[in-house]
Amino acid sequence: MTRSLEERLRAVAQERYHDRHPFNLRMHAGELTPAELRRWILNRFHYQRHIPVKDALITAKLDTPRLRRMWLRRIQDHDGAADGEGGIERWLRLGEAAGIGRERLLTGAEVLPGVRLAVDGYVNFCRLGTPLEAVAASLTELSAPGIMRTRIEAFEHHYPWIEREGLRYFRDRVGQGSRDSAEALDLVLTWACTPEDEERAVAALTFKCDVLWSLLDAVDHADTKDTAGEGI
Ligand SMILES: O=C(O)c1cc(C(=O)O)c2c(n1)C(=O)C(=O)c1cc(C(=O)O)[nH]c1-2
Repeated sequence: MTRSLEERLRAVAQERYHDRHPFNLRMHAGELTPAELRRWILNRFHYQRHIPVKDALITAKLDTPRLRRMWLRRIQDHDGAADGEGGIERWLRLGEAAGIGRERLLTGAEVLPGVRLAVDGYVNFCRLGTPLEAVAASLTELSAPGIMRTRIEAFEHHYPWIEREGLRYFRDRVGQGSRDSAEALDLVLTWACTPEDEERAVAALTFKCDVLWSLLDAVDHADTKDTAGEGI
């Protein structure tokens, strides 16, 4: 029996998700050094700050007020409604809770080349792709709430030197990720009308899994240098 598009998308989002990446496995098992964890926080900030940029590119492709409102909310989740609010601010606070000054995150000077390429790849994919492909690529979020829960537990248990308040970002993403992925899945299933559309949706999600995987490859393989004694 052929599998439905929803089953295929859920299988990709599960089987190719970065929760199986060796770096995440080490993170969840409590095996990362403080320097490695700080390197991840610093490099992942590059991904976080580009999410609203790619969501703005997607919003520009949507042709009804209802759809644009839906996507604008994602931008606001990250950028907040005012200074000092939103996901990007919460990620900066995560950095501070782990001993990284916000200036170091904001300059981006220490972002690894492979991370820049992975993030550019995702932003450009959404810039150049169809709405179906761009929205399908966001469906890694089907698996994001699970990894957030695992991460919160791992941080609380294994990395007590990170102040608890810094984990707010992950807590808020559990609900946001569930809502975002349900909305995106609904759109993809509505828009994918032909077998070719279905293949493009699956390929887009596969590509996005590869983006997240390559980002972690870069972080995993970087030399740990204790820059300025701050542990990156
Ligand atoms: O930490 C993670 O493992 C993780 C994964 C993903 C994802 O699966 O794409 C996102 C996030 N976090 C995240 O914080 C986030 O805001 C986000 C937005 C998107 C997207 O593609 O629109 N994915 C993710």
